[in-house]
Amino acid sequence: MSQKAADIYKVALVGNPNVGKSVIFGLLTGKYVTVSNYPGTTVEVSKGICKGLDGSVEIVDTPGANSLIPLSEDERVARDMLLEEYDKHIVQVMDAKNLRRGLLITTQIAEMGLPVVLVLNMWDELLDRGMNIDIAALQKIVNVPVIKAIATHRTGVSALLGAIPSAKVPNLSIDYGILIEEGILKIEKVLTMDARINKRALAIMLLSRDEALEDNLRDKLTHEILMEIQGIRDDVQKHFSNPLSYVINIKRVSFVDKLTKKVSIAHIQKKETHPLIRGVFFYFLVPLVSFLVGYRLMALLMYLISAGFQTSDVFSLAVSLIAGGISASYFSSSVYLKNRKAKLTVSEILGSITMHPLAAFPILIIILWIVYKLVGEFGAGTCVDFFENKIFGNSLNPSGGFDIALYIPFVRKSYHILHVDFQGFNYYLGLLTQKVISKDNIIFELFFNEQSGLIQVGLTYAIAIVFPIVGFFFLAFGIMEDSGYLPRLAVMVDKVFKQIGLNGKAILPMVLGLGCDTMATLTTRILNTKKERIIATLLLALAIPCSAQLGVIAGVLGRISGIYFAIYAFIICTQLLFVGYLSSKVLPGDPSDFLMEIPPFRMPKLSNIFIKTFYRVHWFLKEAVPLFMIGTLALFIATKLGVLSFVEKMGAPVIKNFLGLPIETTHGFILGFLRRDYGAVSIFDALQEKGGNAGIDPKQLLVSLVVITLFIPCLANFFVMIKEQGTKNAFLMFAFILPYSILIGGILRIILQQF
Ligand SMILES: Nc1nc2c(ncn2[C@@H]2O[C@H](COP(=O)(O)OP(=O)(O)OP(=O)(O)O)[C@@H](O)[C@H]2O)c(=O)[nH]1
Ligand SMILES: [Mg+2]
Repeated sequence: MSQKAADIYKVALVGNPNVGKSVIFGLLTGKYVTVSNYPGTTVEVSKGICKGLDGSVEIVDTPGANSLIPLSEDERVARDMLLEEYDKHIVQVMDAKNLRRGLLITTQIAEMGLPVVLVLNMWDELLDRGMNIDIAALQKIVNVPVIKAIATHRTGVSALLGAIPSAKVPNLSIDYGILIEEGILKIEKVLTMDARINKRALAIMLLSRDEALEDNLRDKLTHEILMEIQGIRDDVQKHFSNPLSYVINIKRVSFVDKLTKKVSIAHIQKKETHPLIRGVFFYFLVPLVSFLVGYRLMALLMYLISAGFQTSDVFSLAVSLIAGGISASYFSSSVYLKNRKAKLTVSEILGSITMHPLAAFPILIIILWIVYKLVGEFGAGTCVDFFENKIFGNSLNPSGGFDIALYIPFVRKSYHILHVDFQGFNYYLGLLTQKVISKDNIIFELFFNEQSGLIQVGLTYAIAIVFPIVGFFFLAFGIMEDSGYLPRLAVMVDKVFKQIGLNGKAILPMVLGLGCDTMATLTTRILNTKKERIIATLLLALAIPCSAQLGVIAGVLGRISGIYFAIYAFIICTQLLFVGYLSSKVLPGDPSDFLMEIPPFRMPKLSNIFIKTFYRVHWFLKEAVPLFMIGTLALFIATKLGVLSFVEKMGAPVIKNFLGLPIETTHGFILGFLRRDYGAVSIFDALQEKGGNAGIDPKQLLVSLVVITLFIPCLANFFVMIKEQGTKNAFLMFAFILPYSILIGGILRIILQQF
């Protein structure tokens, strides 16, 4: 392609959700954007320059859309881009296994009159399922280049690059029947403005009552014309009992069905799992896991019962063993029988078990347990201890030595040889600085002060505590995403979420919120209605503690007693449900239906998970570390200027009299707005100091942690709330959350006083 030709156009990647657009974008541009096995991964447009073409073609990745008549905000992004930008070649990526769904969009592109290349991606999965497509026949009918691809294996990319310049408008046109066609013609006539796409497409969208498009046209067309369009639509509608959008869609679907039939080839051999893996799965793994789950659940039940009644240990053991046996035989035989009939592969069986009404719940518990072990125990425990005490240490007191052997399995005996008396970076930096300036100098304090030093507190805290926790959380989240477990979880929680004005789709931002609320607030865009987005944003800010905070809270409360952590979790969950329920009743708007396609269960690709975790952690550090620093600096300045004691005095009546907390915790609460987790640690330290030898008062700790959790997570989250929901809504949420969190804390204090 000549330089001149390359200069004049852009290429937009469009297609259904979860079909591999972002993988292809990465291959074409060398830029990484998030790739996951669930619909709705991409919520914003990403741009990059294509490497293979002569360096001047811009490639745009868009959020997936099932129709170019959009339902949710992310679907709108792709459509609006096609409506508004000139000179665009389209690459439509489809899931080859689901050609029908892809062609529905192709017919809309044809109506718009835009040139396109079709990519039938996931060709590997098509063949694995014993399906095939006659590419030559499809190409002949549609009359545009059709490329088969396996993006994850980099297959088909060069063919795609070669085909882009010969993109054409698809040769597909649907006859919607005389009544609708007349309506289309009439609307086409009144559309007087310049349009970048065919007016026929606009007319069909307007007949389908595309409200977003009407909003767009409001400043391009006069009020009279818009009313005329409305009149034409009402006239046509009179002839149908169903809404016009439905009638139009049915015509489209039947057109595409016929086309799909013409190009689908009869089934070939379906790929099967290796007999050895099958054997291990059916005769060992399923029985073992189902035995353990049955046994454990019954043992827990017996433990609870034995608190009330005296039961002997032998009896409990026998009952638990029997429960394990029943569970093993029930699940093993049902999994085996189901498979014998349907000849499913192991990953298909795993995918269906995760949605089985009986098995789904224990599986969720097993997964949560694994995540807890990885994030809570290994990340927040071992790794944080290692970084905080051994690497960073304390600038004034020696940290106790760097014992590398403790972190290498099987070599504990070599302790004496490997033990290095390393006191932590902060210690040496502190010593070094003291050579130049005295410990009482303000500069020394600014960096190494134990309560608010930039290095001693800000940097150490961000990197030694938050970084390992968040890193391991993103790793675990990546595995859940890429295996396809999250959409299955969405189906499970749908009923409960309906009660709080959301639907199953909202599980994605909610779980992501347990990692980082700020990032999760951005993904609320996948939700269909404004009401749902507001509720999700509010609940994220109010009741979803992020991993950094959860790690800190689980650590401090767990150290005191597991019961307190259980009460904490109970209060936060009930607040989530209660405020969700209330806002679903108070806020105007309708709930949307839950339509989510369940992607296949896949073995996650490790390289993608590591890359994704790397990018997320990178983003997190870039956003969080400066905030930690600003927070620490603000605290330092406030302490020096005496502002803190002023605010403490102002807050005293609430903190002291209403919440029953020592006044020293106030600066923890102030810090809490910069980062909730940061505040939690500070409050813990204040309470510990106050408690002295008598130790910390667990009731006070619980009250303060509940208040700080319910409070807005951090400054960054608040900025994103403003960005997503507008200043007014963000401040309204703030105005609700602040007094509400204090109110709940006060009520909790009164209840706790009774015990
Ligand atoms: N087996 C197989 N998997 C693929 C292929 N291409 C992509 N995937 C996987 O499909 C999933 C979705 O890929 P993405 O690139 O995030 O899809 P997307 O179209 O950008 O999705 P949205 O942004 O949600 O619209 C990921 O788990 C990929 O690893 C392929 O050719 N074969
Ligand atoms: Mg994407």
